[in-house]
Amino acid sequence: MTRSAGLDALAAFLAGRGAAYAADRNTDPGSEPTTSALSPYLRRRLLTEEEVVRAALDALGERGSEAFIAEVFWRTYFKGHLETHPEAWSRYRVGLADARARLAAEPGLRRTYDRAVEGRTGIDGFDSWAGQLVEAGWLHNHVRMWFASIWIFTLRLPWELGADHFLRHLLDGDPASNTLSWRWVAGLHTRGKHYLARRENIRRYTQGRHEPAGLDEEAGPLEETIPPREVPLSRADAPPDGPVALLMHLDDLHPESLPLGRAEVVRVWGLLAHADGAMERVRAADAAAMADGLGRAAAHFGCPAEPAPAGWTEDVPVVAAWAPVGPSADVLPSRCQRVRRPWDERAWPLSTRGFFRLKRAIPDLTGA
Ligand SMILES: Cc1cc2nc3c(=O)[nH]c(=O)nc-3n(C[C@H](O)[C@H](O)[C@H](O)COP(=O)(O)OP(=O)(O)OC[C@H]3O[C@@H](n4cnc5c(N)ncnc54)[C@H](O)[C@@H]3O)c2cc1C
Repeated sequence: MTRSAGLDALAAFLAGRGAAYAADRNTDPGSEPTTSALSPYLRRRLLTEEEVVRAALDALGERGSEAFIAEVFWRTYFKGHLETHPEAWSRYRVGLADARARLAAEPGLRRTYDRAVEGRTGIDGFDSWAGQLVEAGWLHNHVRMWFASIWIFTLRLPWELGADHFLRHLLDGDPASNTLSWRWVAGLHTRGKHYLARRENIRRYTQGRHEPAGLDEEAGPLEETIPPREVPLSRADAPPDGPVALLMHLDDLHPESLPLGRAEVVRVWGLLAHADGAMERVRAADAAAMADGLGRAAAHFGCPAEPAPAGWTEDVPVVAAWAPVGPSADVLPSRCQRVRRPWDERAWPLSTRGFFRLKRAIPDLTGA
C-alpha cells in the first residue's frame, strides 16, 4: 500500500477501463473490477481527490470523466456531511453497542448474524460476497449496496452490525463513506428513501451469476425520530510560520501537498490509529501506507520522520492535516494545529444537505 502503487493503479485505470467507466461501473463481472479500485489509496490520501480528478480530466476530457469525477465527489461529500453531522457517527457507535448487547442476549439474532458474516445464509450471491469481503477486503459498490440491503431488509439485522463488519474488513474502511452509505441504504440518510436489493437487478448486474430468491423487495425504510443535528464546520488553523513538527495520520498521507504556508517542518511523526477491531490485513495496509508516507515526508522535508513514540513532547508547534471524524481525530492531541486542504475547505460547506448541491458545483470546484 504505497503512493507509487496508487499512481500506477490510477494510470492503468485511465489508460484502460476508465473510458468505459460510465457504461460499466454498475456491473460486477466477478473478475477484474469495472471501476478504478482506487478507494484504499484515496481513503488514506496516498492519492488526493484533487490529483485523481485532475488526472481524469486530463486523460478522459470533461465529458469522458464526468461520471467518475462525480463518484470521487461522493467521497468528499460524505466527509463534509459527517463533519457537519458528527452525531451520525456518535449515534452509530451507541447503536453498535446496543446491537452487540442484543447479540449476546438473543440467540436467534446471534445465529442469523453468524450465518451472515460466515456466508452461510443460503442466499445466492450474498454468501459469496460475505466470503469475498473477508478474503479480499474489497467489494464492488453495487455489491456493497445489495449486501447492506439484504442485511437490513431481508435478514433483519441491525445495520450498525453490518457497518461495523464492513469497517473492520474493508481495506478502504472509512467512517464517513461507510456509516453514511449504510444509513443511505437503510433510508436514514435521505429520510424515507431506502435502497431495496432486487433479484432482477442483481441478476442483470452480475451478468447472470447470481439470482437470489426470497429477498424482501417490499420492506419499508428504517426510521429515526430526529435526524442527526447539523453543526457548523469547525474552523481550521492557519499554519504557524517557522519550525514545526508535522504529525501524520491515516486520513492524510500526502504531506508533500499539504498547505503548510511558511511553516518549516523539522520533524515528522506518524500516528497510527486503526478502526476499532480492524482485521490484520487492514492493519498491515495501514502500517505499510504510514511507512510509505513517513519515507516520502523524510525525503521531502529533509528531516527525521518516524512513528510517534509513546508520551512524545515537542518544543516546537505541532501541525497536522485536518483529521475528519474517526479514529485519527480521536487520538490527535488537542494542542495540535490542524490545517485543512483548500479542496475540503471549498467542498465541505456544500455538503451539509443532499449530494446535488455539491454536484452542481463540481465544474466550479475543478475549474473544468
Ligand atoms: C454500504 C456501503 C458501504 C461503503 N463503505 C465504504 C467505505 O468504507 N469506504 C469507501 O471508500 N467507500 C465506501 N463505499 C463507497 C463505494 O462503494 C466505494 O468507495 C467504491 O466501491 C470503491 O471502489 P472504486 O475505488 O473502484 O470506486 P470508483 O467507482 O472507481 O470511484 C472512484 C472513487 O470515488 C469514491 N467513490 C466511488 N463511489 C463512491 C460512493 N458511492 N461513496 C463514496 N465514495 C465513492 C471512492 O473514493 C472511489 O475510490 C460504501 C458503499 C456502500 C453502499
